[in-house]
Amino acid sequence: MSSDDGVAGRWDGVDVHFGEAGGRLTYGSYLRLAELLDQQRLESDPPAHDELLFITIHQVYELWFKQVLHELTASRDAMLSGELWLAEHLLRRVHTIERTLTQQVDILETMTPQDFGEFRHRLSPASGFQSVQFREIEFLSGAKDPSFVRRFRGLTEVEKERLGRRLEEPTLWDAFLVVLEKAGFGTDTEDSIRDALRKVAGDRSHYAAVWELAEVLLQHDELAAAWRARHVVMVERMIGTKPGTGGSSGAGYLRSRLDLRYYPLLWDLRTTL
Ligand code: HEM
Ligand SMILES: N[C@@H](CC(=O)c1ccccc1NC=O)C(=O)O
Repeated sequence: MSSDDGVAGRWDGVDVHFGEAGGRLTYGSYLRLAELLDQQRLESDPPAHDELLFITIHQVYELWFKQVLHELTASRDAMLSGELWLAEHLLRRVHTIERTLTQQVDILETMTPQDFGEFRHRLSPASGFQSVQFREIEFLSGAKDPSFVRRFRGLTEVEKERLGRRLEEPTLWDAFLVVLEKAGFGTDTEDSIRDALRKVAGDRSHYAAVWELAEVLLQHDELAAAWRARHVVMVERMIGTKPGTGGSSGAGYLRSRLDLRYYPLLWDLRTTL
């Protein structure tokens, strides 16, 4: 038997090939590929060539949003339980996903406005505005805004429940305040938090883990801002100043969201350093 004939070894007296031990799990069954690859259904008829790209990009975004929520939730919980190294580790993973999400815009921008125009009229009133996981990430990060839940059209009960839960539970910022408290700082007023941040920044060898956490939170905030900026420029390239399919003014609405920051006190701190 040569080593490259595909036989991994013998099991119960029978030659077993790579990936066939027991003959149960396969690549496709493990990853549910039959289901996954059957979820790209075009609205255009006859099919517009670029609509598959448009659907694929959005589905990939939602898969990564799911992963980001998984990591941010665990990072928040790690801060609450005092495992600061784990909270930092998971946030660093989130950063790399967020960079990938912004870079994905390059792929969508290979679509021209004319080609988008072939199926755009079919999409209304659907819009990215209705992405529940996107809003969950904002809420969990610290930007809770119940008015988004009221403005959502066509939410399922399950989605309403998920957003409601995110509005109730502690945010990453709430968890960071618990970290500051455990480090001996008061956090009752905004001024006391500002004071705590200045002390942490001024004695990094003593507060190393807390300072690093503040930095990875700020990085998460910066990467979210970078996505918003990239998205609005892509929108201007695709539809100019047309109103959005979701019913907003379009680029004007998106520009009004560019100043959103999850952790304004971490940004203000810079001015005092
Ligand atoms: C051709 C590409 C795209 C165009 C022209 C576009 C356009 C728009 C417009 C006009 C809005 C404002 C809401 C409305 O429709 O009235 C919006 C919101 C949004 N879009 Fe897109 N979009 C594009 C691609 C994407 C992609 C790939 C994603 C990734 C998930 C995305 C996610 C979002 C989100 C999350 C919002 C809500 C933003 C907020 O409320 O701050 N969009 N988009
Ligand atoms: N709002 C976009 C359409 C769009 O991009 C879209 C439509 C349906 C589902 C997701 C979308 N992506 C982001 O808004 C537009 O006005 O052209």
